[in-house]
Amino acid sequence: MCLHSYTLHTKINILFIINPISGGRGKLAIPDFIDKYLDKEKFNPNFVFSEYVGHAAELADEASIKNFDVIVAAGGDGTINEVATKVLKHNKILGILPLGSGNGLARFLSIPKNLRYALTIINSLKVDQIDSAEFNGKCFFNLAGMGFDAHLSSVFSEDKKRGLSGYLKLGFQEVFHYKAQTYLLNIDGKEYTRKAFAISIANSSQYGNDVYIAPNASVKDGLLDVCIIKPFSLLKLPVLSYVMLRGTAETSDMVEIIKGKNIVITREKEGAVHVDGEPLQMGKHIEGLVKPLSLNVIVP
Ligand SMILES: Nc1ncnc2c1ncn2[C@@H]1O[C@H](COP(=O)(O)OP(=O)(O)OP(=O)(O)O)[C@@H](O)[C@H]1O
Repeated sequence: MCLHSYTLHTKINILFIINPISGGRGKLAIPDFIDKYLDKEKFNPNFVFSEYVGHAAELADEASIKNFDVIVAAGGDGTINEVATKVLKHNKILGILPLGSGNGLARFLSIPKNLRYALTIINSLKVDQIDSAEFNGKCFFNLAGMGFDAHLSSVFSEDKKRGLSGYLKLGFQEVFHYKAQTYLLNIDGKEYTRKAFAISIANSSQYGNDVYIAPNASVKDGLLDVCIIKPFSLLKLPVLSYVMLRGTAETSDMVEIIKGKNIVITREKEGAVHVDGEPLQMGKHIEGLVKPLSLNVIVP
């Protein structure tokens, strides 16, 4: 493990990229709040709001090329994905202010939703390295997946309402119509054929909101957890929800988890996938891999 606490001679340029729509709450007051609690002996703060999908990535890329050493994703896992992809590319340092709906990676890293506490973590500037991963060349840091998860992300992205309640409502509507597919998986050279309701490739352990799909996954182990949710009768939906909330999916007969580094999945047809909850379209053939301890991130 490589954990640094930086000793400073000059102030660090830090950029906060704030997603105004993540988590479904207004963010206009956020820059003033950050300015009040950020350690200005250490940091020289700048703020910018993302204006559209992909804008946070453009802003982070630009900031990395300019003189910013720390770039903070103020939003959920989708915002972290955009910012961290560029932080990784330029070998800068990622900060996280969890302002999303689910905040899966922030929860895994024990970064609290309470902004004031989250800022004390940024002020402490303890930097650790975590694994990142790729799905057909697209970076992800928390979870990627296909099947029902991906279908739901795709429908949710077109819905006007954000936040947890909107997501759950849509989930209940969609689960009644969704049909399981057959997947051919190759995990580190070993082949498996599985019919699945959803397949998640987990770098961290949870979707967000403490819903654990891969309770034993770690962003420090150099492995991905391939989580196969088997087809199930809707009568068993409460059982599946229960095991995920209890963090016991590994022991449930509804979920199979296989750990690996290189994952190739061939599915019945092309269509929706998600990377960190954001929907994308990909072909039938998907390749996943892990890049051990590749991302610098500020941790508690
Ligand atoms: N100004 C904007 N208008 C519309 N969409 C935006 C804007 N800025 C960023 N986005 C997009 O908002 C999406 C959702 O962001 P994010 O994932 O951070 O929030 P969330 O879905 O509420 O949280 P979580 O992923 O933790 O559940 C991302 O795809 C991002 O590209």
